[in-house]
Amino acid sequence: MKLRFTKMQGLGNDFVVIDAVRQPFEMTPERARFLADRRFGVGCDQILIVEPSRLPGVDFRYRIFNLDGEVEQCGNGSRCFARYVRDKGLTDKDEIRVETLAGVISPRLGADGLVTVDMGAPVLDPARIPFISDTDAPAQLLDVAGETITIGAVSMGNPHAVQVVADVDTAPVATQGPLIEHHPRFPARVNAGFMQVVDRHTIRLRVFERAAGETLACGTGACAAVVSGIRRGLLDSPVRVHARGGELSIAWAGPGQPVLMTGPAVTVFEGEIEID
Ligand SMILES: N[C@H](CCC[C@H](N)C(=O)O)C(=O)O
Repeated sequence: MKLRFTKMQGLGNDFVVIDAVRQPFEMTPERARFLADRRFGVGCDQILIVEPSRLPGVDFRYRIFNLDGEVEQCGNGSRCFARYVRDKGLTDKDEIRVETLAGVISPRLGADGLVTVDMGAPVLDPARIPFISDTDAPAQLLDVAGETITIGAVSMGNPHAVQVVADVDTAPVATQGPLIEHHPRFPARVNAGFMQVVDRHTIRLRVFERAAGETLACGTGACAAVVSGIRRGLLDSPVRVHARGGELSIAWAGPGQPVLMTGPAVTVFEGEIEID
């Protein structure tokens, strides 16, 4: 079948976006791998499927697929989703309520072209992250291949393990990232964040994403890093997050409060591809 898609990016975290409102589309593991493949397919970090909502008062449902399966949340993807449904004429709203596996979130399109998303409150209960631990302490020890590191475990719907490093440019992202991603104390695997604290309102961040490897930016990773940094007494809201692909602004007023993420969303090109 011929599949129309839109290639988008949020700070270089890139997506294949599919309108499943106006064209029938069923995701399969083979299709996810093919569409995400940078050599044999289109190429992206995640695939976003836009569907009609099943819930009253909610405008859309949006599903997120890593190349190896569906995940709960995607921050950069949520901004691209909002840009997409407006640009495609699927809505004329500035604030859109959208159902995800992690719950309903509310992206808002700003006049400046940036998109602000209420990402909901972070989840800190280890059992719901999930993280095998008997405490929700802000800083916990994790043995990684014989080295003991200190991480903060946070879920934004998807799991994150955030550590503080002196310099993100020299952090062991490529070597330690996969070890943390597959750590047995994270039964659903985990996104591994490496955060350098510049000052109380500024961090630099690299994220080795679950299934995708290091991406140029990770929206939920930025949210999780700021939550972890505030909980550890290292940061004050709002925080500028410098990722390799650009800058996000993250605000969090404390436990039980939503995390607000603001950043860009860009359409790169439209395409069509033959899929089985
Ligand atoms: N790899 C992530 C999903 C995408 C998150 C990232 N692209 C973002 O912007 O939040 C995971 O498996 O939880």
